[in-house]
Amino acid sequence: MEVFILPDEKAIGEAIAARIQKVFEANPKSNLGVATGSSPLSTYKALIDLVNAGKLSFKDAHFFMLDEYVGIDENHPERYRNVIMTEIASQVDVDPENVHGPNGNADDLEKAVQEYDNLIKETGGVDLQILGIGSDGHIAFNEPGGSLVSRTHVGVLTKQTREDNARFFDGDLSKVPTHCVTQGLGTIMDARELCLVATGENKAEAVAQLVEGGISALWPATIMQMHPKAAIFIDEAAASKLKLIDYYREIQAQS
Ligand SMILES: N[C@@H]1[C@@H](O)[C@H](O)[C@@H](COP(=O)(O)O)O[C@@H]1O
Repeated sequence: MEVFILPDEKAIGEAIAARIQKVFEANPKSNLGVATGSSPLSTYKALIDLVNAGKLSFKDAHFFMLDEYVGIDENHPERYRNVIMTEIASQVDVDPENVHGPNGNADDLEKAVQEYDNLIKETGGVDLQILGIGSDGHIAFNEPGGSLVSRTHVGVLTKQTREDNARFFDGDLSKVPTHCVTQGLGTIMDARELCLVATGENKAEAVAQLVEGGISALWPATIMQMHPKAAIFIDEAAASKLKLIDYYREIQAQS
């Protein structure tokens, strides 16, 4: 796994946006995997700047979301579809019809998650997936203890994740949904390239496990060690528990 330790969120956003630009230069019909949370926001800002400058276009792209809450009001600002529309999709030239996500409000959730997994495959797969990481090492909403090869599925959120996300629901834990629909780790691993962002000290343990820990359902993100093209973009605080940090810096200096 490539490790890039960068000074701040702006530098991280620009580095990932540059990778995405390369992917779209090679094939303008690429598919981008988008994530929610605060981690990808600087990447979205950098992408919007590139599109506005005429250096990147998503007009032939499909966007695939990672996950969604179950049963959240369609107009709730924290509904992940609304977050993705606000933070990136509505500010670039992607066709809103080409912004896809698992439907957490479907009558038949089991059918909906399978259809979503199939849709990703039928559309050619995800070329580059942007990822954040939870403080407990989850990616998308794949919580600890789950299958490392799962497909898109209905999941139960842990108390820790609900507490972490309560800040988006007036700090009120009782307002945070209890269930989610999420791409599985197997689905995420099918993406041709993974770029994960983590900043801040509360991600340091999850980052250390992700890069240097044993592959384990306890830290779901560790499955990324098995991906042939995975990179993580982190700040000094998130890097602070890495044992081989000097080595990563050396490699980075030579790249
Ligand atoms: N489902 C999302 C994840 O995709 C995201 O990675 C995580 C971290 O969010 P943040 O980047 O705000 O720390 O939050 C949620 O749980």
